[in-house]
Amino acid sequence: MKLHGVELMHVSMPLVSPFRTSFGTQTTRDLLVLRVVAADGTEGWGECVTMADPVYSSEYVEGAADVLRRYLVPALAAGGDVDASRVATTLSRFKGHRMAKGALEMGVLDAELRVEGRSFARELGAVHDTVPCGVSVGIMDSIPALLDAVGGYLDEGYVRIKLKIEPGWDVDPVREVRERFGDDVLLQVDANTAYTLADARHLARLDPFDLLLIEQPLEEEDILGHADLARLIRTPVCLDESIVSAQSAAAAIRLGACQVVNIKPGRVGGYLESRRIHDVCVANGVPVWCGGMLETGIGRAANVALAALPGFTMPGDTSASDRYYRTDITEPFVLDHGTLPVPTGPGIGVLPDPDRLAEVTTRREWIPA
Ligand SMILES: CSCC[C@@H](NC(=O)CCC(=O)O)C(=O)O
Ligand SMILES: [Mg+2]
Repeated sequence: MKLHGVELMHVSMPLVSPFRTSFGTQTTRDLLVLRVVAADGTEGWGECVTMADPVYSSEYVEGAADVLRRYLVPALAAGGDVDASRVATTLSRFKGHRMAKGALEMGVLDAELRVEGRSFARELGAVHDTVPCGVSVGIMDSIPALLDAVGGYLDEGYVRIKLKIEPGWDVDPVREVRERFGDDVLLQVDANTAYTLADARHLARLDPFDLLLIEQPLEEEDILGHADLARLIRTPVCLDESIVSAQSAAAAIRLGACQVVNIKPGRVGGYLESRRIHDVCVANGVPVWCGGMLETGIGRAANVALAALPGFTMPGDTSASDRYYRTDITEPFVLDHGTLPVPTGPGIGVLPDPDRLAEVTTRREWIPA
């Protein structure tokens, strides 16, 4: 398709409650929504999941807007006809910026599929019509507050609980959740790189609680450290921040650094690379699940389609819209007996509500092709 231009919308969405992780507390989600416009007027939607500050990864909202404006959109426009399967190659001369690249590829792919009348689910190879949903629970001010939150999510029907942990908030909350809700609840933890290999003996104290996994205990570049840790604890190690491509997934698996992989389309440069990572993991017998970046309904729709691929055998952080937002910018995703429906419409299968999008848009910028 011929590119006419890309509109960047800086979106700021208040969270229904503060979300605390080992790297900070969020009360608002600032992100970029992309409207990719083809010369024939076709539109495609993408979501850039960078955070406001470079604290989850090196990317951040203003940086993503800058690299899209100065490098990525011009490069795509200069390449003549744009084809979603070629976006990553066209942009490969620019290093990193995977969330910005992934958002642009997503918008191009959405536009293409809307014209073809094909859904993301069909394009990616989904085999399910619904996906089971887990939920991510932040670090809380107290154990009672945590138990209330977990109990509420279980009552809503979530099939898996993920607890954020950090030094000083790990073994006790896990033990208390186990004692209150029993051994049958699917339970996992996410450290967001908060520990070092020196904490191995301490992390082994989580072994008796039969966790599904411990997510990204060490810093993202410490692949060998995760391989060493995996030999020192029984809880399966899952990588998130460390896995940025199919190549890095293959290396981590070969080195024994992970037994499970969290696939986040933004972190790895898009949904097409996500499918490649899925294929590498399936070929190696490594289960995957779909991670989350507090996406609006735009990214959530695409994530649910991805989570319906055959290798996604563990519940992901594909929660309902109201886990984070009082009002989503698309029709809300509503949990139904612990599952979300896979969108079947063309492209991502959803559209933002123009009025709602306008309400939460703080800045718009048109980048002409
Ligand atoms: C602001 S924290 C974003 C990254 C975090 N994401 C979640 O915990 C799930 C968020 C979601 O439900 O979208 C992770 O490291 O997995
Ligand atoms: Mg994580």
